[in-house]
Order: sequence, then structure tokens, then C-alpha cells
Amino acid sequence: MVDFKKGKNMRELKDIKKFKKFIKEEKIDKPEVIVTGRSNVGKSTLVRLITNNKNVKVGKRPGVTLKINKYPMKNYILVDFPGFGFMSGVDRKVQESIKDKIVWYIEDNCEKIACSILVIDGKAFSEIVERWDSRNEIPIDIEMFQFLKELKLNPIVLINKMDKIKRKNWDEQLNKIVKLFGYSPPWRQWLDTFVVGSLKKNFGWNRLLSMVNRYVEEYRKKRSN
Ligand SMILES: Nc1nc2c(ncn2[C@@H]2O[C@H](COP(=O)(O)OP(=O)(O)OP(=O)(O)O)[C@@H](O)[C@H]2O)c(=O)[nH]1
Ligand SMILES: [Mg+2]
Repeated sequence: MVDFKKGKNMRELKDIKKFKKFIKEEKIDKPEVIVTGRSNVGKSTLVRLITNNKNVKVGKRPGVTLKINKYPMKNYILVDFPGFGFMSGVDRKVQESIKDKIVWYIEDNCEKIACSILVIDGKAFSEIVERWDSRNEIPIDIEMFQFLKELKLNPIVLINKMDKIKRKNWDEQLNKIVKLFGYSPPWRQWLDTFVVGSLKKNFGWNRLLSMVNRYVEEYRKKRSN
């Protein structure tokens, strides 16, 4: 009788242990990979390519994505953000609240973010930044990059829409861009931070993906230690 009880308890204890281990394993969520950037730079286009999900909305006008959308992948969760900064046709207060939400989200979730992608429009970027610079303010993309770096979120800058720039002008434009981010030219020195691409012409994102996978792998290894 006693033995039976004891045996049962032992089994129960074992089951509880197993269950706890299961819960613990389940609790280690997949890390997140976040996609940020101004409106209309191609964030959702990238997410659509990576997930191969036609339901990801992309569009010509700014402000297409207004919510934080998550897409589970095999080893991570891809998070598509609304664009920050100026959006024509979107109320200023709404723009400000979107920016706040993005910053809060990143701060609250930084522990589970394996890496971050900051998408910029290779053609429009330097013009926009110079405009901000002349007002003596830190341009919002640069501010976001520094913020991601400070939080150690492994930012990768995707310089998108390069199809809009003539090949012969690439070096000049790319040198200008890396300089604005605080990196000295030539831009080719910084391939572990910048990816040059055109999602429209389907190039650049493969290299970006392999960098993402490397960061996710590093994150997992660190976590399992
Ligand atoms: N020329 C060109 N257009 C592109 C490229 N990538 C994306 N686009 C276009 O840019 C527009 C905006 O793309 P989205 O992916 O919706 O941009 P987003 O950054 O998600 O925009 P929001 O959701 O408003 O923040 C769409 O018309 C895309 O087809 C590119 O490499 N070259
Ligand atoms: Mg979008």
C-alpha cells in the first residue's frame, strides 16, 4: 500500500518534472527579427519576399502598414512595423504616436530581438537627411540606427530601391550614405552593416537573409548556454 503510494508519487513527481521541463522549453520563444524604417521604403515588400505571404500589404502611398504585424518563420518571428517619420496624408499626432509605439515596443522586447533591419530608400535618403541636418536636428533614420545599436540589436541597414540610381553613380551615393551613418568611405568596408539592394529587381535580400540567419543562430547559441 505504502509502496504503491510511494511509487505513484514518484511517478507523479517525474511527470511534474517532465511537465516543467516541457513548459520551460516552450517558454523559450523564437527570437524576433524586426523590420523598421520610414514609410514607403519597402519594409513590407521585404517581409512579403521573406515570408512568401501574399497577404502582406504593400503599397505606393505611405502609411500602408499602421500596425505591428508578426509572421512566424521556422527559426524566428519576423516583425513588420509601420513606417516612422513624415507621411503625407497622415495626421501629425498619429505619426508621433506611431513612432512612440515603435520605440516602446523595441524597448520592451529588446531581450527577445535577435537582430534588426533598418530599411532606407537609397535614392531619397541623402536628400531627406541633408534637409534635417540643415535644421540642426538628428535625422530620424540615424536616430533609429543609433537607438538599435545602443540596445545591441545588431542593426543591418538595407539600402533599398537602388534600381532608381544609375550604376555609375552608385559608389558616390553609397559613400554618401555610409558617411551619414558615421562610417568612413569607401562603403565596401562596411558590408557587415549595410546591404545594397533592390527588392523590385530581386537582389540584395539573399545576402540580408544569410546575415539574419547568422544572428538568429548566434542568439540561440547564447541562449542555450
Ligand atoms: N523602385 C522600387 N520600388 C520598390 C522597391 N521596393 C519596394 N518598392 C515599392 O515601394 C512601395 C512601398 O513599399 P512597401 O513595402 O509597402 O513600403 P513600407 O516601407 O512597408 O511602407 P509603410 O507600410 O507605409 O511604412 C511599393 O510601391 C513597392 O512596390 C525597390 O527596390 N525599387
Ligand atoms: Mg508596410
